[in-house]
Parts: sequence; C-alpha cells; structure tokens
Amino acid sequence: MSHAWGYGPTNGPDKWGEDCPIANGPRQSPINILPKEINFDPTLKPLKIKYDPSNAKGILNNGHSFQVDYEDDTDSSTLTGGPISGTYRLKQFHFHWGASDDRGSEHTVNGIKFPSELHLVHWNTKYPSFGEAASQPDGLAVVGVFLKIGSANPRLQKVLDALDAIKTKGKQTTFSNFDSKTLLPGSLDYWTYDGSLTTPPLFESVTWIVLKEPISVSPAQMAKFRGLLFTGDGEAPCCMVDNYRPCQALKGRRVRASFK
Ligand SMILES: NS(=O)(=O)c1nnc(N(Cc2cn(-c3ccccc3)nn2)Cc2cn([C@@H]3O[C@H](CO)[C@@H](O)[C@H](O)[C@H]3O)nn2)s1
Ligand SMILES: [Zn+2]
Repeated sequence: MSHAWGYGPTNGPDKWGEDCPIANGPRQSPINILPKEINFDPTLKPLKIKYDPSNAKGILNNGHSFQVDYEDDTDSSTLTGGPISGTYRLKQFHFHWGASDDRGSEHTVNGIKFPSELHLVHWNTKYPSFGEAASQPDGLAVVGVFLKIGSANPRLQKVLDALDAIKTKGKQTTFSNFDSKTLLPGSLDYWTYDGSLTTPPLFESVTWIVLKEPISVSPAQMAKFRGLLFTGDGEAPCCMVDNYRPCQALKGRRVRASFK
C-alpha cells in the first residue's frame, strides 16, 4: 500500500497487511463476542476507573476518527483492577461508527453490529511512555463501550458540540474539564481478551475490556459523527463514516466474562 492507510477501497483494512504484516497475527482485534461460548472467570476483579476531568486537553480530527486527548504525565486518570495488573493511564478516547445505524462498531456480539463503539485508551505505567508501551504485549488496555440507538445521550453532547470546530483532518481545538467517566454505562460488567490495536500499526499490545452494557445515542447525535470528514481543507471532501475494522479470527484465544 503505497499511500497512507484508511478505510477506502484502495487503503482499507483488506490492504493494511501490505504495510503491517501483523495484520494477520495471532491476536488481532476486533473480534465477534459469543456470550454462550464465554466462561465467567471468578478471579477477574472489578474495574477501578478514576478519571480527573481537568486532565482533558484537546479534541483532534486525526483523519481516521476524532480523539479527546488527556494529560498523561501523572497517575490522576487511571484504570486499575479488572484483568490487568498495575496502573494504566488514560491517554485518549475516540469512536468508530458507520454510514448508517446498522453498522459502525468494531467488536460485535453474536454477529450483531452496533452503530458505534467508544474506545478509552490506557497505557501501562511500567513503561516510560505511551509510545514505549504501545508495542509491548501488556502495554495497553482499551475499554470498549457499545453505543445503541435510543434517546439522546446528554453525556455525549459536549463532545458532539466540539465537532463543528474539527470538521477536517488535522483540525484540533482545546477541550477541557471533561469527565470521560460520565460516558460509561451503569454496569461495568465486561468481557476481556488479549488483542491488538484496531488501526495500524495494529500492535498486539492491547488487553481488551469490552463492557456488556451499551450507552444510548440518538439518530441525530449519530448524524453529528457523520458530519466529520476524513479529508483535510482543500481536498475533495470524503465523509468520515465506516471507520471500523471488520472482526478478526479468534485463533484459539480465550474470552472471559467478569459476570455470570
Ligand atoms: N482503535 S484502538 O485499538 O483503540 C487504537 N488504535 N490506534 C490507537 N492509537 C494510535 C496509535 C499509534 N501508535 C504508535 C505507537 C508507537 C509508534 C507509532 C505509532 N500506537 N497507537 C492511539 C494513539 C496514539 N496516539 C499518538 O501517539 C503518538 C506516539 O506516542 C504521539 O506522538 C501522538 O501525540 C499521539 O496522538 N494517540 N492515540 S488506539
Ligand atoms: Zn478504536
């Protein structure tokens, strides 16, 4: 693939293996979650999530999605417990979504796609930085939350209202005082498995923690996501939609549940 990766016909997920051979590796993400084939693991601890709203830094259209970046130079926004050991710091959160409500999530449940999926990205503080952690087998932990069409979610509104300022690739603006914990559902029951980043470099460094309970999003709120562009100013506009990787083979991996 001679040009930058993306989600189009010439640079999309089917082509990523040309530059990233790990695309066909043993622990790739996302996966289809089959609850009937998953065992409850009583040794799994509850998730412990402590986020400091003042760590929110900015919001960026990175040309693949948009991300809200957090200050990660102290342990003030962390994930501990659950399936992980040690302390993981929140670096950013972002979303994946479809061109229509019938698709958009990366993980699926019993083959069902959700219209969107939120990813909260954390890195293991046993390593000096995100960049160092990102290539280590225990370097990252991503909490995935499904979005399901329903009533408008007031917790999303501040994020959605910021999107007008970052319509095109490379645009960013300040985004402060946001408690990403408000984006989580009431239950922190989760499935967990060893996987990878779902975008290049596709490093097999992620402990995935996918919450069972979705959060709501309205059709009008989904339309705001779809108003973003993959393209930069001055380029032929291309709507930012269908920025999800299809499910990858489980290749013998075990998926565990924190709940019965
Ligand atoms: N679908 S998901 O599985 O969850 C995710 N998929 N990708 C994600 N990120 C992108 C990424 C890039 N790298 C990386 C690491 C080392 C060398 C080269 C690339 N790893 N993941 C997460 C992410 C990364 N970043 C950027 O990391 C750079 C390296 O530290 C830093 O210079 C930038 O300022 C910062 O923006 N932001 N987010 S997550
Ligand atoms: Zn993601």
